[in-house]
Amino acid sequence: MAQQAWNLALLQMDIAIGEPERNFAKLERLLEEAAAHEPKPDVIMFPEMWNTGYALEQIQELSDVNGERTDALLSAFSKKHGVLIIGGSIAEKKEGGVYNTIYAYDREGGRVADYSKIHLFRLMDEEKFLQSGERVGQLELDGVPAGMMICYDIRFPELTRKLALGGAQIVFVPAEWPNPRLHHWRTLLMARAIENQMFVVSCNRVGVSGTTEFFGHSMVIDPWGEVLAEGDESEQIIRAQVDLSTVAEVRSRIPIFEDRRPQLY
Ligand SMILES: O=C(O)CCC(=O)C(=O)O
Repeated sequence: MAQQAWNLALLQMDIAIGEPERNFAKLERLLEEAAAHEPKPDVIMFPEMWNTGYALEQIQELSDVNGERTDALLSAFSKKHGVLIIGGSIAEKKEGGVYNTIYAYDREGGRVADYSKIHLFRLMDEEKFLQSGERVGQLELDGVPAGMMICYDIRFPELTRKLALGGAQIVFVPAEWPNPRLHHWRTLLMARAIENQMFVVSCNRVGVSGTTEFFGHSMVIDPWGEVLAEGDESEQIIRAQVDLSTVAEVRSRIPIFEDRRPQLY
């Protein structure tokens, strides 16, 4: 039977642009810190493109070839600590180019899913340097149907709805969402949670990269739209517990999935 409650740990970290060595070292330190905490986390996640930041001009040289280095680290860590991992996203080099990809792990170190960002963000020139993924990020963790999206993806309500219709009860969103669009970030994440009656869990980076500032405000939002936890603008680990039975409770209280009329729209 699927576990009903999870302790979450969101590693809201700064990222050194173009410096994978420093970013790997920092992530390893934060992972150990998160795992040492009581109660132990069931799920750990971290931000978008944590290995390189937006070093797009050098992304061919800096990205992780076939994600091998990332996979070795995250697989071993999830096995050692018996923890589920939503591995932020990395710049991942594959045949055909560089992708912005999340790797997800079960508690035994098995990679259960990956998802490459399908909406590339033209305001940051992503489409000039990255390839877009071609499928949605549906997965199961501990037997719980879940979903993954990345940053800009939250502007596309159809994508979250598709994950919800596919059964997702919780959606994970690694991001590098910059200033000054904090109200977009908070509003869109809350709307995705309320309209799909699911948990939305986001992990944004902090710090400054060139002229771009990142404000953190990683969030855990329940299916009623309540914010269970929210980061400030500093590097920190944000913790929250989610009770997954809330999804069924909210969906039976206001049965939008029964009342929707897709034949009309
Ligand atoms: O949609 C936005 O305002 C920010 C998106 C973004 O920064 C990204 O997808 O990397």
